Amino acid sequence: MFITNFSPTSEQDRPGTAPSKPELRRQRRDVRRSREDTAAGADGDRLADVVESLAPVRAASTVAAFASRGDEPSTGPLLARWRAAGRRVLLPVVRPDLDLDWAVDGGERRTSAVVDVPEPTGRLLGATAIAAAAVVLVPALAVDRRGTRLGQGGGSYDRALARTAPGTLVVAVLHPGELLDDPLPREPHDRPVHVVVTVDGVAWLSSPA
Ligand SMILES: Nc1nc2c(c(=O)[nH]1)N(C=O)[C@@H](CNc1ccc(C(=O)N[C@@H](CCC(=O)O)C(=O)O)cc1)CN2
Ligand SMILES: Nc1ncnc2c1ncn2[C@@H]1O[C@H](COP(=O)(O)OP(=O)(O)OP(=O)(O)O)[C@@H](O)[C@H]1O
Repeated sequence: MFITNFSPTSEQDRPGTAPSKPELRRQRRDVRRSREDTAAGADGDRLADVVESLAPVRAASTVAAFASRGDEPSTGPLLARWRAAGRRVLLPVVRPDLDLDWAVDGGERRTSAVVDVPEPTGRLLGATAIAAAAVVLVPALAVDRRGTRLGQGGGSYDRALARTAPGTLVVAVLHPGELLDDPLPREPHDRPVHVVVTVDGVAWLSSPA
């Protein structure tokens, strides 16, 4: 006999309702895992070209970005260019509560003590340091056409983006195919993304306030 499962029915099991955020994360992580990245090195350089095609990026004196891990679009070449150019780049350092601290990118990395992502080794500047950035590059599993972002689920960027200065441009870095036509679930704390970049180019979704 089957053991009855009394947990709430997942939205996936109810036809006609949109999938929940956890279900969408599972789907998007599965798609990422099955990606065949044959030219990852070249992709990082193409992605850097796309990001630098954005005028607000070229104009920013401080930008916030992230050090990618294997399954994410590669930000390594972009960060290397910015270091070579002497640009001030802030990278996140995850706190135990998954809120984000920030450090200037000096090129060195270590794995976060909290989650499996690379982090900078420099001095911690505090959670409000992100307010100095005119542009913030954010990781995401997917973004919809309204700029709603599906992140890793820790609420790290929801909290961090609430501390940005007015007019800050938020740019999500995605693999091709991760800008979705179907709307993602949006909650009051979700901060919209203004631009999506992939190796294939730029999609402007809205302007910063
Ligand atoms: N490269 C990178 N750095 C980043 C993020 C990111 O998404 N990518 N973050 C974005 O907020 C913050 C760190 N927060 C993160 C939270 C969870 C996971 C994570 O690995 N999640 C697991 C699933 C965990 C689970 O459900 O058990 C996974 O991806 O498989 C990664 C980063 C800041 N730094
Ligand atoms: N400003 C906030 N302060 C505290 N908790 C928050 C805040 N914003 C969101 N959260 C919580 O964080 C959790 C995850 O939020 P959400 O699903 O939006 O994460 P996400 O944006 O996908 O993840 P991430 O930003 O880490 O990539 C939720 O439980 C949410 O209530």
